[in-house]
Amino acid sequence: MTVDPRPARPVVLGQNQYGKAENRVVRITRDGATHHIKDLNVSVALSGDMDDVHHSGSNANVLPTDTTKNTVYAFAKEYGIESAEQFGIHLARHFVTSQEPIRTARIRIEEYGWERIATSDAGSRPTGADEGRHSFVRTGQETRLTQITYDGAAWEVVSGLKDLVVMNSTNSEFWGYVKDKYTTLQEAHDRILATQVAGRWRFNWSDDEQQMPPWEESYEQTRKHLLQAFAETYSLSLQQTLYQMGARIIDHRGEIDEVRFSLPNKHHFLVDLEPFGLKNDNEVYYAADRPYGLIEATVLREGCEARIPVDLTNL
Ligand SMILES: O=c1[nH]c(=O)c2[nH]c(=O)[nH]c2[nH]1
Repeated sequence: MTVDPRPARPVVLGQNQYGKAENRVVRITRDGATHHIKDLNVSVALSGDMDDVHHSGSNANVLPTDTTKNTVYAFAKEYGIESAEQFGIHLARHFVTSQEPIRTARIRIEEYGWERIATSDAGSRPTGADEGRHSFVRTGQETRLTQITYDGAAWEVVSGLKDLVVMNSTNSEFWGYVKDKYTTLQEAHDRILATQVAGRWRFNWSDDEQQMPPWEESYEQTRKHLLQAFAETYSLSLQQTLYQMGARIIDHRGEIDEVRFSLPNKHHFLVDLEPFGLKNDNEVYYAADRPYGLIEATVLREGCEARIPVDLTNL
């Protein structure tokens, strides 16, 4: 008989659970040129017969959290995501019925909504045209901003927005870049392009004697042009898309002389489902939050001066 050398402790294990939190899964369903998005943040918490792992470190009853993550991505491929509820029920049932020590599964899901971006001549185009069918704006997110400066003589008005999240589920490539000994990135000929737009635009109105721009209409139209340029640009880089967004505003809005954007490249990585015998045909993505590429530039009306600060957080 072995004697436990540790003194008895007046300690008991209380409620416990474990699992992988915040699995960011994006499922694209391609119905011809029309794409549908489900974008979820899935947290798995399992509990059951887990005394041993806490007391002795025996992992005999422990399904790894890494496996719970893989299950989320594999189920997204195999069964699709009809609704967050259906997906969560399916996952919970799987964990509880497939592993004897697991008695309870709690699946928490946040779902991010996406709306289609209306393109420039939507409505006049025959149905079936592909524009607008793969371009989305995340619902209920952005904040409109303005800064007014007056020194007793001249006015400067810089307006803009932040946290406007947009995605193209196709029509984006990235290849032909410089490669050095540290480059591992694979060239992409069909990738997701997503960003969270922070933009500022400076009005050329500076004197209250002149007529003021129609501020409300100006904001709505500028936002519309920005979104349409994002949706309609076949992108070879986020830099190119940024320039198109700025140029389109300068082209259409005579009251604006300068636009600056700060665009984080919200990377979406294809999940490798081969280990589970599944083919990922550009359907299941891992939405990474960091690190992210950060693409920033100013677009100006020719002959105008750049006055918007480089760092938009200083505005
Ligand atoms: O649109 C992009 N621009 C880049 O400069 C870049 N760099 C990178 O790794 N991916 C991308 N994507």
